[in-house]
Amino acid sequence: MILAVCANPSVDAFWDIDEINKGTTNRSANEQYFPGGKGIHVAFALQELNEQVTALGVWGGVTGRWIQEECHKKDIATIGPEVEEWTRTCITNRCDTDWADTELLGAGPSLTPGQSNDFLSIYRRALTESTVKAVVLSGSVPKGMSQDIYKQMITEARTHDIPAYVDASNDLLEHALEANPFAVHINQKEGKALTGHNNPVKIAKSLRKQCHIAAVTAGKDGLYLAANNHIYHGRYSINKQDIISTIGSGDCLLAGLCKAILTRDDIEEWTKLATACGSANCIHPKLGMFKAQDVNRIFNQVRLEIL
Ligand SMILES: O=P(O)(O)OC[C@@]1(O)O[C@H](CO)[C@@H](O)[C@@H]1O
Repeated sequence: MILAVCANPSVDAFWDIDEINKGTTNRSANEQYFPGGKGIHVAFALQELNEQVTALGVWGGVTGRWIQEECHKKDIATIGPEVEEWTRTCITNRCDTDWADTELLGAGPSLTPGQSNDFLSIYRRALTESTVKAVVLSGSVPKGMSQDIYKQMITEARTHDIPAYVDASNDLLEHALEANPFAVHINQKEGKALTGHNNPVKIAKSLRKQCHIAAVTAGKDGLYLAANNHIYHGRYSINKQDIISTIGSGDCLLAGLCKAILTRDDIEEWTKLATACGSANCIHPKLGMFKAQDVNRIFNQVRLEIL
């Protein structure tokens, strides 16, 4: 089983708004709601790739229960503390012409020290009681949870010889890197904040010093994967009009990378599968989801370069 950790899940609301103006009423033409939060996307993506997944989260009130139910419908088991304060909502607006999604992110519930400890205890139990092939730690954490929680979780996973994959930013990421995780995915913007470099190759090389596999995504320019002593660049072009949303693409890419590393030996194939999963998400109408058949089709069309 793969443990997809989503401490701060979210109901992702997709609002169709052409324009937002301050100080006036803005109405959406349509809206749709999806189970979200980075780790939930990872869980759905891994399940679509035929992996058995458990999602560990903090589940808050009505919205938290709804996300758990959506996971169960897909045979994704859920574990983690249930709290009263509702799981957050994150709103994505299609409000610009160049399809660069704009997000309004909720903060999530505030946890007591007891609830935070419960989360960690449930994690530790999962590592000892189940056969966990990998843990994937994604996204922000609710208020009250320590910013070094991923560092603690990576260290814990290592004692069981379980590789940890991380996708985080700011303090969470910096602390996580202190524990030298197995693999890390960040986007170019997060990479610039972390390393001071804008060039994805430089970011990947710098990140690689603190992890085994460093994946840096640069939007349309694709994936730069640092592994061994090389940079593998995977790229797939999608027509602008075919892109529905890029929300969740980084999560799907990380899920693809995890699946590839667990099932294949060839780094070129890891790069192609990860790129294909991230790209397939952009053309799927459900946020943070893709169809395995799209992944298979795109896989053969990914352009690969070794730098
Ligand atoms: O606040 P976080 O956890 O960093 O990011 C949350 C989020 O932007 O990430 C996902 C897309 O990757 C969305 O489901 C969600 O809205």
